[in-house]
Amino acid sequence: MDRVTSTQNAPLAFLKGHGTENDFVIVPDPDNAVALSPADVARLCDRRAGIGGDGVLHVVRSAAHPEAKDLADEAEWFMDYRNADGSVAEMCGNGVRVFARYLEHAGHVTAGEVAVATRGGVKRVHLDKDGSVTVAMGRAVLPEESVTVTVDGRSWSARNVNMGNPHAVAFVDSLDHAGDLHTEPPYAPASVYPDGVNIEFVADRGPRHVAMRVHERGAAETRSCGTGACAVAVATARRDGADPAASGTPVTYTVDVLGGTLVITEHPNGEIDMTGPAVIVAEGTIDPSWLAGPSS
Ligand SMILES: N[C@@H](CCC[C@H](N)C(=O)O)C(=O)O
Repeated sequence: MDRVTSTQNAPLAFLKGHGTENDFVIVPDPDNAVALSPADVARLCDRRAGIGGDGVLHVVRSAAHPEAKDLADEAEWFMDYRNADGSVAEMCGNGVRVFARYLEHAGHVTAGEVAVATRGGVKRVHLDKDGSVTVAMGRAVLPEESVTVTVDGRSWSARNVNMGNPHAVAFVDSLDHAGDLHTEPPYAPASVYPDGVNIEFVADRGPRHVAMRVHERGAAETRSCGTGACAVAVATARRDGADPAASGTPVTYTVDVLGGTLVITEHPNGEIDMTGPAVIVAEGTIDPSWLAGPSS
């Protein structure tokens, strides 16, 4: 099948969903027939002139996408994730829960296990009957070096954590110290993060319980970040002297985000499970003349 730009098409189906208020425009496109340009993505995610979202979940069969066709035997569906600014990301933890919820909503899978291909590898997702969704997120990589995060003239030493995508985790006394992240974006060194970075600010709430704010690469401050919550849980565990690989005991942290709560468990083999909600809130069609039209 020839691929066409979204702007040449008949009305384009979309849904809107969120996980702990990290919200997404979902574009079902099983045959990968729609070439969503970065400008199209930014337009869809525009909260005033578009639908609004922190990113786009482009839903494509793995066999139909050049970046995922080698994973088609393991995972029928590929999450082609785009940030709100149109950039591509390796993984989105909240997004993959919402992606699985969409597959269930569309009748492509039933409650239970579903494998989803991402640029960060295949993720196994469990859709629970109670409405929660658990994702096997894989292992965190924690390079030894610490990095410095700066925002509005204040600096903190931060932990570099890779969850398939890059994170810098800074511990702060109060989440307010991160300031207004929309007007004063935080900075972490490009020498460590040449492709940009997601930056988390973390404050303690109690035993194995923290709260975080996040400034996402490609989306500014969002109300939640699943990969970020995993990075935060692992960085906090190491700070607290908890290492499941050494103790042989799983470690669980509750991570409060602005849009809800995520529960993160790191197992002795390093594998990380993340549990949280995933909700479909609306569906409709996009007017192709709007998508093709002038930007204002
Ligand atoms: N919100 C996501 C992360 C989305 C990608 C991120 N902005 C990046 O560029 O790495 C999550 O829930 O993990």
